[in-house]
Amino acid sequence: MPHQQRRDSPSPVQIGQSWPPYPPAEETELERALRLEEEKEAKRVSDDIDLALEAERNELRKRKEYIKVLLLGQAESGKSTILKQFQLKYAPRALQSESQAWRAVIQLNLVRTVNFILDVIAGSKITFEDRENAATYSSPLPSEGSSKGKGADTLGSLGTRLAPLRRVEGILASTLLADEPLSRGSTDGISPKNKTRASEVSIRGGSGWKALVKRKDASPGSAPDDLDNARQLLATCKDDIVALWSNAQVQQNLREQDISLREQSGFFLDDTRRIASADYKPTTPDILRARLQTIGVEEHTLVFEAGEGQSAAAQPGKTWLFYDVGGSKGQRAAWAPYFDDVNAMIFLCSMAGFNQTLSEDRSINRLLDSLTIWKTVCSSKLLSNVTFIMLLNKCDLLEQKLKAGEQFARYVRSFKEANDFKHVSEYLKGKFIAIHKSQPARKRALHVHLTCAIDILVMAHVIVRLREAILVENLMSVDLI
Ligand SMILES: Nc1nc2c(ncn2[C@@H]2O[C@H](COP(=O)(O)OP(=O)(O)OP(=O)(O)O)[C@@H](O)[C@H]2O)c(=O)[nH]1
Ligand SMILES: [Mg+2]
Repeated sequence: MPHQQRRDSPSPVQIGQSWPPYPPAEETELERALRLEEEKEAKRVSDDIDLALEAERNELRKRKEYIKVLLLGQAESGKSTILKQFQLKYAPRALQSESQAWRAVIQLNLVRTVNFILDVIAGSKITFEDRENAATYSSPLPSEGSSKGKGADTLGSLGTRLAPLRRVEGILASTLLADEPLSRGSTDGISPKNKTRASEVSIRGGSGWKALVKRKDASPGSAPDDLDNARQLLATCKDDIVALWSNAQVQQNLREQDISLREQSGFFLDDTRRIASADYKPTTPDILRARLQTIGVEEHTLVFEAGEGQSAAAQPGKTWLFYDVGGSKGQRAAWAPYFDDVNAMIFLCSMAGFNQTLSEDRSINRLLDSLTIWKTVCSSKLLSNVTFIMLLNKCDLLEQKLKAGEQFARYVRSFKEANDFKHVSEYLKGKFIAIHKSQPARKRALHVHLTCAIDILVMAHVIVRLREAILVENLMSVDLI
């Protein structure tokens, strides 16, 4: 048997023109085997590239058929909450399947608020000794732990027993944030004395955090991991959290520093017993109230589901794409690239922002900031042909503030009407409509709604109307409406 197999040399003109290339002259068996292996691998890579390109072409084709909705507005105006309301109305099963992910966010909201209170106490003038001696708290419900059940707790001992919540915060945050560094929000670096709110829980758009939490969450029967341990730890702390929150010294301290935690997003301290339990399952209102700051742009696919309460007009199987942007000042540069490829834009303004400043810039009034962004959005040529929707949100908080005696005219000098919800909301609506009318695309229809994005019943009707407006104006599947 010849050791080497020889082949005829190819003519020069054929080299490099055919695939697979002609074998070189004087090729040994071994070289041939290696060459064939390399050719096989090169073919596999080439086929993979073809498949990826085909998938990309299909995706682009599909995207052209999707309705695309851009959610705009300053931070905490309620954009992500409106997206949840769309899911609740048209893809409730998908929202339900995200419940575990929201559980981690809600528990993190709770734990960060507790740790914030501990920071406030640590930074206040009360010394540890004062806390031990003066701030005695009689617990109405004695805790189950070893040092508890004596009927009397001090802030000092509560602080010591709640110290493990720092670790719980770290574990819950790393569950959400994958490999990203732990985000502690814009208040970091400020001494606890100057802080007025707990750090934000933030997530980067496109990080796939929901799927990540689902994966990390222990599947039934598997060995307990860090997350399970953190949840157990939280459950054992729940009586102490309740004790801390109902402590008169803590309340006075917060009041003295002008900190109103109940007014802040992601406030869950009134529901501690339920939320800190080991078997806690988030309710829909919990999910709507959860606070998760969006960073960058989160692209969300909503596939309309068939089911109870959904008529054929809901078009089961249809897909809409939502672009949910981060609203803080540093995030706004990322908005523009999305302007030229959307069918509808939903702008949110928190009406309760009239007496607040931006978290990221304390010199800017929130209402003024909203009006400024609105003007920019209205004047954008790229958006001149898209459906324009304006949601004047947080009706509930506006009403509460006005009823509590906060004077709207103190912040908006041109307002001369009665200081009640009806007059203030009409004034704001008029302002936003006037700005829209003053821009070149003034003929574009503008749909304005007063909303409370966490109200399930009322929002169900609003969401139906928004969807109809978007469909009608984009002349898509009009026959199905
Ligand atoms: N009381 C009340 N809370 C609301 C309302 N709308 C939204 N929220 C809450 O306000 C907080 C902020 O809402 P988000 O939807 O996260 O705000 P966002 O506009 O997405 O904010 P960024 O992601 O930072 O741009 C959340 O905790 C919501 O539950 C409302 O109408 N009333
Ligand atoms: Mg958001």
